[in-house]
Amino acid sequence: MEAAVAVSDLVVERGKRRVLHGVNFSAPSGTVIGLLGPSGCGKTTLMRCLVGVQKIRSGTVTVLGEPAGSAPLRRRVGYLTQQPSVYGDLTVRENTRYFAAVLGVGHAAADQAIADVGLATHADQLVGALSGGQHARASLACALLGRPEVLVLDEPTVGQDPVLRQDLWQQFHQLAADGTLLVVSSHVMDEAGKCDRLLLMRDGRFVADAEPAALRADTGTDDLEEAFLRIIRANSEKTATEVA
Ligand SMILES: Nc1ncnc2c1ncn2[C@@H]1O[C@H](COP(=O)(O)OP(=O)(O)OP(=O)(O)O)[C@@H](O)[C@H]1O
Repeated sequence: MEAAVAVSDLVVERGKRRVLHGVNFSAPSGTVIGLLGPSGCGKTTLMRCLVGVQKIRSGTVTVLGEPAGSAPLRRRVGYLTQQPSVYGDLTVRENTRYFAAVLGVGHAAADQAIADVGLATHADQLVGALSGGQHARASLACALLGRPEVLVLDEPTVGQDPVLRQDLWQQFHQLAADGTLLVVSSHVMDEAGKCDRLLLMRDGRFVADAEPAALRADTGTDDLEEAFLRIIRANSEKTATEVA
């Protein structure tokens, strides 16, 4: 099966620093990939590469068989950034209808996206007057428009209460069941277990690429946060042995 995304030997420099050091991974459609790791490890940078908005030093990033960011992908890839990406002086409905028009999808799709993120009761409220979590969901509604085949979601559940987080995760799984590839970043480890596969990043490199169950088995702990720490410790010891 052709990979929905394929990243090969990806090197990125930002400012004068190398922030991705030759990253490789590929993923098929219909999966939820969790991108986890500490703040500053390179998650957003990798996501920007998938969407094609990041200058890369070397390597290749292919999405749905096309170079990342190329014109044919514009309607096929959805991106939720960490920064608000909707207009504060428009209502939720006006925002989604505006982006729906840009994508060439109708009002029904806009209303559906609002309902999908649980904002139907706030559809006619100005985005600037929403709470932080509601604001983030308005951005998510716009990313969902047009049912993209690849959805890149940078911290989509930040600021959401547990009930909403659960609803959003249910939706992510439904989208995957319908064939979407979702790449979801988080530094909340309790969300890691909800992903089909985890990419654990540290300092611009993957330190693990496994299903949650395999990660638990390999590290001998049920707690994914502890599993991550054990992998980091094992890697540090390996590096120390190699240097010695
Ligand atoms: N505009 C920029 N110019 C220069 N360096 C940057 C820029 N944006 C990010 N960086 C650096 O690139 C590295 C990776 O940042 P990135 O935003 O990808 O991390 P992250 O894992 O997404 O972090 P967080 O979880 O805090 O969002 C960091 O060292 C960061 O300081």
